[in-house]
Amino acid sequence: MASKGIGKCTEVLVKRIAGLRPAQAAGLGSALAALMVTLRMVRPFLPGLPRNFFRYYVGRLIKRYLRRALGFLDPCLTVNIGEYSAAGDRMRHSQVYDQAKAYLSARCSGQARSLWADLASHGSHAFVLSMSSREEVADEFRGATVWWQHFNPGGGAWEFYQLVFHERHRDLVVQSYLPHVCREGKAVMDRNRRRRLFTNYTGDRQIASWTYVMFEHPSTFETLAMDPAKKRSIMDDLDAFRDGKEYYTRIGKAWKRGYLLYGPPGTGKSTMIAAMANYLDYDIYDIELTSVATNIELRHLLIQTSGKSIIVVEDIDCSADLTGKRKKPPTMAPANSPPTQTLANSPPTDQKKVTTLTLSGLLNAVDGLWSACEGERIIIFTTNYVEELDPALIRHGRMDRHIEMSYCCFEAFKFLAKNYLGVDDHPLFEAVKELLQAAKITTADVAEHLMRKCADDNADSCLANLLKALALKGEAVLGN
Ligand SMILES: Nc1ncnc2c1ncn2[C@@H]1O[C@H](COP(=O)(O)OP(=O)(O)OP(=O)(O)O)[C@@H](O)[C@H]1O
Repeated sequence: MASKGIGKCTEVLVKRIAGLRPAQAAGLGSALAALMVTLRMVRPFLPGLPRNFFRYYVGRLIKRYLRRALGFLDPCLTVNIGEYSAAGDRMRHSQVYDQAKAYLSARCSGQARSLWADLASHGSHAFVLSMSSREEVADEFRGATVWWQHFNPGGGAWEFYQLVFHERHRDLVVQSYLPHVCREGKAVMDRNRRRRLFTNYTGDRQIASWTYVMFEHPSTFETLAMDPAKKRSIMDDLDAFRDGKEYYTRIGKAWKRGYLLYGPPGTGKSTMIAAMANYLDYDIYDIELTSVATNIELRHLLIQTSGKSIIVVEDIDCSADLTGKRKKPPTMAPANSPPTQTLANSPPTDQKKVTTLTLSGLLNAVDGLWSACEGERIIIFTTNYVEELDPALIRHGRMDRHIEMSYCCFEAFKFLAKNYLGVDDHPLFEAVKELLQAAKITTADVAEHLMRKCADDNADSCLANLLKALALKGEAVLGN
């Protein structure tokens, strides 16, 4: 039994080392197996040797040294794909590693005997299997056989895959096989994608970075109350963007689009962002600008974002002094004044190191060279006071589309009534329509009144409550 296993192992090893055709490799494998059997037979005559000497030590010896011993004959090349790769003076997670892992999990995990299991996506019952450390699997590509092995040296955090192939397949592997692995792996990743909501934070090492949670907001365009024509046009716009890779390349523009969502609090700006992310199946990067100390930090954060993402700066008007009208270059701060965060129009000077995040820094971040990073990105600013914003920040080309989220209109109300109460029509609708025109009420307020809060609540009582609220609001508006 053991000699059979050793024979098989040797056959695989020889195949791998010599790059022989299967029949030749099988022959050589059999010869080596015969050698092992012979050695096993003579073992009783060598009593000094430990019991598992042949099975363990000789097997290991062959595995480890045969290839080295036959180095001059060894036609195999290896490519290592590490979990991290160098990016300047930092290490960053390697996309190729992730893609190779996804590719192997889909393609080759059937051969591996020891696997890791993970959920395909949050809340799903499907599992993704990936190879454990030291597992080896073979793959075929256009008639060539390659071998993959996974390593986790010392059980540490840094793992890598090793790809072994015959040197005559060098061009095939480099030019076709590896791109094929990345392409297929990316497709698998896209299928298994878990959407994430990132927020920026400054860790112990004072380097701005992202942390995330799974994004599970239930808002969709189906549940978003707004004028249907406006909603349709936003969805069309998003469709055109998502499918516009070739178009953007042809016209020489980075594949990104800016949206400015403006309107009073509670009119659905955040809800709209969630609906967009769900519609496009993109991640969200929610930047808290007040935690970003410098332009460099902002750029560093943006460069770390991945494609298929929505980068959001919410309530940009609330970011302290960040969005005021273009200012004259600031004067030098008193020597002992505390660091403040300002977004002035001029870059920071040496004397005024406290001026760290500038308007020009933000503008560069929005449409600077970083935006040429791979993949598509949507940038969204939200504000309650659009008139407060610097025109440079929201000009077309930066914020390509300005979307007003205004007070609840009758169309939006009807939508909410259907959604919350399940009614398409009701005798009180006419009264609601009349009062809505006078009362400036947010969609959030209307939604609140239409929500059933106890078992006795029904369409009649909810609509009656809404009417009362509308009457009060209307009086208040008229009173002003
Ligand atoms: N257009 C809408 N469609 C459906 N629900 C809405 C809509 N607008 C608001 N709501 C409801 O009101 C709540 C608050 O809305 P949301 O947070 O999106 O408003 P906002 O405009 O982002 O407010 P703020 O400016 O204060 O951040 C949401 O949780 C949602 O339930």
